[in-house]
Amino acid sequence: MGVMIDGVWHDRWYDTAKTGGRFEREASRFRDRLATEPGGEGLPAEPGRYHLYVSLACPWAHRTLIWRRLKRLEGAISVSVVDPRMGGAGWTFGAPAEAGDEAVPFAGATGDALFGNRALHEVYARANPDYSGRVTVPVLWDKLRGTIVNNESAEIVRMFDRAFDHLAPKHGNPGLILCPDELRDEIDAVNADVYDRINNGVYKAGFATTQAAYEAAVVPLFEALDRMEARLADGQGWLVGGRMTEADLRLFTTLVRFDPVYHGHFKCNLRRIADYPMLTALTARLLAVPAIRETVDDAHIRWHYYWSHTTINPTRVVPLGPAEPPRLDPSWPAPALD
Ligand SMILES: N[C@@H](CCC(=O)N[C@@H](CS)C(=O)NCC(=O)O)C(=O)O
Repeated sequence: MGVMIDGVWHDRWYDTAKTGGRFEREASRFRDRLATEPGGEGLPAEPGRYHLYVSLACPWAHRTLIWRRLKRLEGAISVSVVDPRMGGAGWTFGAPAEAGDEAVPFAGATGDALFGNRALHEVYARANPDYSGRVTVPVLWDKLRGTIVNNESAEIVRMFDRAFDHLAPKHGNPGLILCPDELRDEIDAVNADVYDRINNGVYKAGFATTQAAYEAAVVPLFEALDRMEARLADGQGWLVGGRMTEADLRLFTTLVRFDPVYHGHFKCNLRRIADYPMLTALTARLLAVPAIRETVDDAHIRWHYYWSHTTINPTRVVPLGPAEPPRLDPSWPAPALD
């Protein structure tokens, strides 16, 4: 875990001393856009031109992998997967030095397919040799210009929702728009609540270094989960518009990590997702879609958090539970995918 200052990597944990023990997430720095229609404003959506750097453990990067599958972009956008164990060099493409005798490649990690770099911070340095800021996944890389287009998952998935659709049926899936115009305001409102109190709320609870900061995160987190549970209980089982949208998928990447990791490691233990029937049904229903299930990697998820955050778990022992995956309620129909 670390940060880049003027293009140089520094191994350092988040500094919560200056914020009263609170974890404050830094805003993403690369914010260019792909045009969401041919000739529109932004970089052209060309197959083969863009590359994703992701971690299978990371809930934010996970969003981009789900969109890549559901929007049928596998042939258009290549991917490199980092090792889930994040040590002093940050995200790396092989086993981190601290893995010692266990320094074997982690199944599912790919290496840096573009440059053969050892660490993700080298990719950021290629994009901007003077870069200062955190080195995070996901990264959308432009092979043509040799730089990062965007490293903010919320923006990347909005681009993927439409940018390649003019290339269908080879690439793109115009039949499945995850943020349709008529639902956008409601999706944005749900996303804002889910982002602050749930997606980022688990991190605020887990990385808090004072009791007050922890409680100020964990109570609103469960209030928001209660709100989402109530929202799903309208007979349709989706958050917005009676159909699967961006809002469900953005909640999903946190739900699927919650009982295995956030409940224990981040002390988000007022309840489990298994205690919420509707949130469990949503998770199971999405996991039943092969294109979504195949983006979920339990080993990367568990190993990343429990191994990497030694301020929270100094032994690096990775727990095995929970034993049961979320149960599918057969009465819920599968989402329409095109
Ligand atoms: N706002 C960003 C957040 C990305 C992010 O924080 N990713 C985490 C992994 S879950 C990361 O790379 N952290 C490394 C660090 O903060 O040093 C997004 O949604 O894309």
